[in-house]
Formats: sequence, C-alpha cells, structure tokens
Amino acid sequence: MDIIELDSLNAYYGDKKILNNINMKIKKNKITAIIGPSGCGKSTLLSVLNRMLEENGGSTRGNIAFKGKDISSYDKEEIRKKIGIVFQKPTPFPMSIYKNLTYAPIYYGTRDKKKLEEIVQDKLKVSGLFEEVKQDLGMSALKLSGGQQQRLCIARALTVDPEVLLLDEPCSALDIKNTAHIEEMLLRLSQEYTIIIVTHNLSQAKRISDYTAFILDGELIEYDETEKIFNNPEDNRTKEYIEGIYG
Ligand SMILES: Nc1ncnc2c1ncn2[C@@H]1O[C@H](COP(=O)(O)OP(=O)(O)OP(=O)(O)O)[C@@H](O)[C@H]1O
Repeated sequence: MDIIELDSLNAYYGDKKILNNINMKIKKNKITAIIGPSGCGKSTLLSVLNRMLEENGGSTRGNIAFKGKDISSYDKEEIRKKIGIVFQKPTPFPMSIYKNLTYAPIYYGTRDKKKLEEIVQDKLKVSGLFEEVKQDLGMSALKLSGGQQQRLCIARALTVDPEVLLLDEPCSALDIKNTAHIEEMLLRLSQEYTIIIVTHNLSQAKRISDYTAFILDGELIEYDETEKIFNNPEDNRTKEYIEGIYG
C-alpha cells in the first residue's frame, strides 16, 4: 500500500525551483532511501512531506497525498504528529531523559503517570536504549553520548505514535558502532512505521532500504527497489552516482 503520493510536485525557495516534477509513491512500512549529491534537494523533499517547507519560506505546486488525502487538508499539528522528523545533529532537549520522552505526550494531553511511564519504557526499548539508561532516567539527556542522543531523539519522535518517520542523515555525525545501532533500530521499526531516510552513505542505503530514490539537480532520476538501483540501474546517471563518479 502507498502511504504518501507525490504527483507532479515542484518545490521552490522564492523564485528558485528546487524540486522539479517529482512523481513518487512511498510504500507503507518500508524503508525508502533518498540519495543524491549535495544540494540536489533531498532535505527539501523531506521538508515538503511534513509541511516544514512553508515554514522555511518555501512553497510547492503539485499534489502531495498522505493516506489518500491532500496533505494541506490536514491540520498542520496533525501532520507533525503523523509524520515525525529526526535531523542529522542529535537535538535532545536540555532536560532529563524521562522528560525528553514525556514532553510531547504531556503536550498532547496525556496526564496519567502510569501511561507516561509506559511510553518512556516502551520507546526506550524500541530504541535499544533501555538497558543503557534504565538506572537513571532523571539524568540530563545532554550527558548521553552522541549515538545515544540520536537514539533518544528517534525514541522521542515515536512518543506521539507517528506513522511515518523522516530521517535526514541521522548517522552522519556518528561512528560505525553507533551507526550500526541506529540501522538495527530502523530495521526493527520498519515493521511498524514507514521510514524515509536521506543518506549520503550509499552502503547504508544498500544495507537497510527496500526502495531507493536517486535525485539529481531537483529531478527524480530513478526510483525503484534498492536491489535494482544498486545492481542494475536503468539510467546511466544513477550508475555513475553509485559508482562514485560524482557527488
Ligand atoms: N531556506 C532556504 N532558502 C533558500 N534556499 C534554500 C533553503 N534551503 C535550501 N535551499 C537551497 O535548496 C537547494 C537544495 O537544498 P537541500 O538542502 O534540499 O539539498 P540536499 O540534497 O539535502 O543537500 P545536502 O546533501 O548538502 O544536505 C540548495 O540549492 C539550497 O541552497
């Protein structure tokens, strides 16, 4: 099933066209990787999906549907809940681990202490952090390592039960071990969530994604099963990119 559909999508910053006529269907509960050289429009594409582009001063033309309904017909807050985003640099709130994870549920009205504790435990478990931090949930999240902070940020994004998780180069500031932790986590999460990940790391796209989209200069050059993109791309530009000729 397709959870997101882009139909003739164009995205602009001012008069400058950043994305050109993108047609794309994102499969539910799969991992889709977005690859392409620096500046080609990958982050812009993510920001279109949760309507952040408008806030950054951009605009779009064309259609974006989430679960068959135009994205602009949803309340903006509802979209942010359903489509979470995690950025390259871990951004824990300067408060305890516990408060990082209860912040959004409390904002959305959960008051029951037991329920909040359940959310904290559950999300720490899916993020693989529980064993590492369970002794001291009152500790400042800023004292965690970079990799732990990033896992916490993913766990935090999950506390409002999104359906889609957007990740913008979530591992680029992390070492191999922490990257492996995040990748394992994403593979686990893809059973329950739709994941769209922007990555510069082609081996990462190959390792974890089901589908890969290759973007060049704002155009979607090729979008297919990851195995096909990496083993037998249709377009010569895709082939050149994955062979490391440019980007
Ligand atoms: N807030 C903004 N205002 C104006 N132009 C912007 C803004 N954000 C991005 N751009 C421009 O949009 C184009 C695409 O940028 P984007 O960040 O989407 O690319 P990217 O593929 O994610 O790059 P990278 O891999 O380097 O992160 C670039 O030319 C960039 O300068």
